[in-house]
Amino acid sequence: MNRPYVIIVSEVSVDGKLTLYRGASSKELMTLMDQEAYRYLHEIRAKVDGIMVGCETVRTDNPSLTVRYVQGKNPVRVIPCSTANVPLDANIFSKDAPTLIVTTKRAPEEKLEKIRETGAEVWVVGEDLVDFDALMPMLLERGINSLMVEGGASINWEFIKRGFVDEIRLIHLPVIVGGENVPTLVGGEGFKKLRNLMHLRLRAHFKRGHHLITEWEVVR
Ligand SMILES: NC(=O)C1=CN([C@@H]2O[C@H](COP(=O)(O)OP(=O)(O)OC[C@H]3O[C@@H](n4cnc5c(N)ncnc54)[C@H](OP(=O)(O)O)[C@@H]3O)[C@@H](O)[C@H]2O)C=CC1
Ligand SMILES: Nc1nc(O)c(N)c(N[C@@H]2O[C@H](COP(=O)(O)O)[C@@H](O)[C@H]2O)n1
Repeated sequence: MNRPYVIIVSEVSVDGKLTLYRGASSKELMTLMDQEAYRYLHEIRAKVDGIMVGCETVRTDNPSLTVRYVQGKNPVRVIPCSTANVPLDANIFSKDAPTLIVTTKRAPEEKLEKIRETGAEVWVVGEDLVDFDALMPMLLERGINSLMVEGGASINWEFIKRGFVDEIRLIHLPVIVGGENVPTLVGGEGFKKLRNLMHLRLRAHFKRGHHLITEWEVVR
């Protein structure tokens, strides 16, 4: 598959959670990250061409997805959003970085027009849900050779189930969140069968500030 190099980067609790409860912004958990961990996250952002979060994360976290904490260029923000149901005053529409909203034929044209007026690009890729198989070569064509996927759980699954992931880098929080329906690193329907699991090789583990960082390579 002709696609960018993909790195999933997330902050996870010891019990693998991405946030405090379903629907909660992960920014509360982020307050437990120290400056060194933020610098680690932003160092990666500064190195990639594109950065992606799912639309639910935009609605929940209102992330900026820009490079701060270190010097570096802002990556292109790529937001898959099937019906373009994203607030027009969201931080992702700031002028700090280019933004690409990837939507489907279900999105109302008048909303797409309003999004274009913010200066964001709009691509229609797919009928019902964003077609990631078609999107990958298009991102490469647009010069996005490396893509950082920062969640959430559903988008992480979309990449993992298709085998479109090269690395997973985790910032570990020394806390237990608990809760049986709290989003974890990977959501979706799951592999269910032993023979289908994604296998990883631990490439590095180290501390950044008070945080354990683990870096995993996907084993083909
Ligand atoms: N700790 C961390 O590092 C991070 C935590 N989070 C947390 O994760 C949670 C959000 O995760 P989650 O709820 O899984 O949502 P996601 O952020 O993964 O977004 C999922 C949404 O993406 C849209 N989408 C577009 N195309 C597709 C497709 N082909 N397949 C599936 N979805 C598609 C859908 O919204 P639509 O129907 O509008 O198209 C879908 O509901 C939040 O609580 C957030 O705070 C998020 C990022 C990082
Ligand atoms: N909570 C959290 N931890 C991480 O390690 C992450 N990679 C993310 N990713 C996304 O980044 C948003 C915060 O980015 P800004 O500071 O707004 O630029 C966060 O809300 C997640 O959407 N999150």
